[in-house]
Amino acid sequence: MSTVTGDPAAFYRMQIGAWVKERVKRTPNCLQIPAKGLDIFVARDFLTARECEQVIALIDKDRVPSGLLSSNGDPEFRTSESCHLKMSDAINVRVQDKINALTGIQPEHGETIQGQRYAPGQQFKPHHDFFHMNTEYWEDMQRSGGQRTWTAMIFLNDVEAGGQTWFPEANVRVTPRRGNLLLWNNMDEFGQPNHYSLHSGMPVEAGVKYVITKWYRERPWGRG
Ligand SMILES: O=C(O)CCC(=O)C(=O)O
Ligand SMILES: [Fe+2]
Repeated sequence: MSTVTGDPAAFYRMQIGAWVKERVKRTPNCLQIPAKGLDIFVARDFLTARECEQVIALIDKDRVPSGLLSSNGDPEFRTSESCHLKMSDAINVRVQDKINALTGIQPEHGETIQGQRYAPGQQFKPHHDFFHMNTEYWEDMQRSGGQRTWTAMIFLNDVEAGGQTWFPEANVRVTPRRGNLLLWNNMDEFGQPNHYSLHSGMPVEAGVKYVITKWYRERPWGRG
């Protein structure tokens, strides 16, 4: 593939990929995880135990069965529960501000944080966080801020068994540890969807798993 600089959207995605990567590399406590074809980092103890507990309590208050942008006919594809964490709760604002400060991405490009809970047996099968073009939802996503670039995800608790986040193409498997943040770029160096970013939340085998995710868009989120 050749580098496209005449397409402003692709240029932004290329730039934000390189820029965030350089920023996070210089951040203490952030480690780049060796991975095939994927820029992925872990920040250990990103949240305190108390912050994790507070967010877990809010997820438990509002959780409902997780949705999918488009059904692929597999009822087992995403079996967790989710919720949009409300910005009327101070802890959510605090956590979101911390993530924005880490990535340095314009805060208005970020979707608000989502909470997720997996009970034993629940999972999120291999998927991409970037949007697939030529889908029914693509037009809507274009209107709400366009393509997703970086994903930040925080493990809010240790899981007794299972529940790893697995990137089968990049050959990375991350065990949930309370307070640890994972950050990866869903775009490649050309600003195009990166298929090495394929990942899954593996089935929880024992215990419960709580995470929050934050996705960044190529344009301000929620507007045209
Ligand atoms: O729970 C996980 O480990 C992965 C979650 C995920 O991929 C997502 O929410 O998009
Ligand atoms: Fe995902």
